[in-house]
Amino acid sequence: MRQKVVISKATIDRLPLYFRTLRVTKEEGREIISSEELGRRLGITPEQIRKDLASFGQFGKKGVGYYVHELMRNIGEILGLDNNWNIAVVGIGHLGAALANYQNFITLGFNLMALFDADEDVVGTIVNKVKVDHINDVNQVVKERNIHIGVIAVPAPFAQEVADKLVTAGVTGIWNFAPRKIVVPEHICIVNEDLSVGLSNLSYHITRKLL
Ligand SMILES: NC(=O)c1ccc[n+]([C@@H]2O[C@H](COP(=O)([O-])OP(=O)(O)OC[C@H]3O[C@@H](n4cnc5c(N)ncnc54)[C@H](O)[C@@H]3O)[C@@H](O)[C@H]2O)c1
Repeated sequence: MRQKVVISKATIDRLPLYFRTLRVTKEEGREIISSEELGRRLGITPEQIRKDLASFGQFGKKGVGYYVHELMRNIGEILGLDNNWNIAVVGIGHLGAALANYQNFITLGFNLMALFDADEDVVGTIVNKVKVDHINDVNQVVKERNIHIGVIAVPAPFAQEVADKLVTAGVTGIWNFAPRKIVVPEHICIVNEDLSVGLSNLSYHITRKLL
């Protein structure tokens, strides 16, 4: 029986950073990059980069470096970015509208396919060329537009009921921004996002620098 390799969350969290830096490198017209240079650009040690990548297989050539295009393709496959994911945002307030307007999702292969809100003043408006539907229509719209990922940007008290609706409608992944623990069935993937974690992290490092 094949053994399941457990990859740490920290390693998985670094992969999108590698991917982004490789994309910039590719745009600069470079074909090869060393782990040293990748590390310099990211503030990560080359040893860490080699170790992270080695968890997934053999990449790059000793003494040469990584072929930028190839490594981007490999990391993209690991992250599932070679799929085209259809996403829907629920709660088109301050955060939801900002997420819906974020153009970079498309370059990563995420297609903004639907928007939902419960407020009649918001329903029917257009954000980033997508019409906002009423949350009561989530079942039909998710099925019709083959939505895979639901983004929750509603106030915390409504987050669980919105998650339940998205799951019933058929999404397989939830990106939750509401500061509330959401319970989902085991077959659903959920990632909770909290920008204050990054800010607190920054505060920690500034404080230590000032000591
Ligand atoms: N994770 C983070 O770092 C982070 C950052 C900012 C905001 N947030 C969270 O994101 C959420 C949205 O914040 P905001 O500032 O955009 O709020 P907002 O009040 O501007 O927008 C919320 C929107 O959700 C809609 N809504 C409410 N109940 C709904 C329901 N049951 N179904 C569909 N839509 C519904 C409202 O009509 C409104 O348009 C909050 O939970 C907030 O705490 C998280």
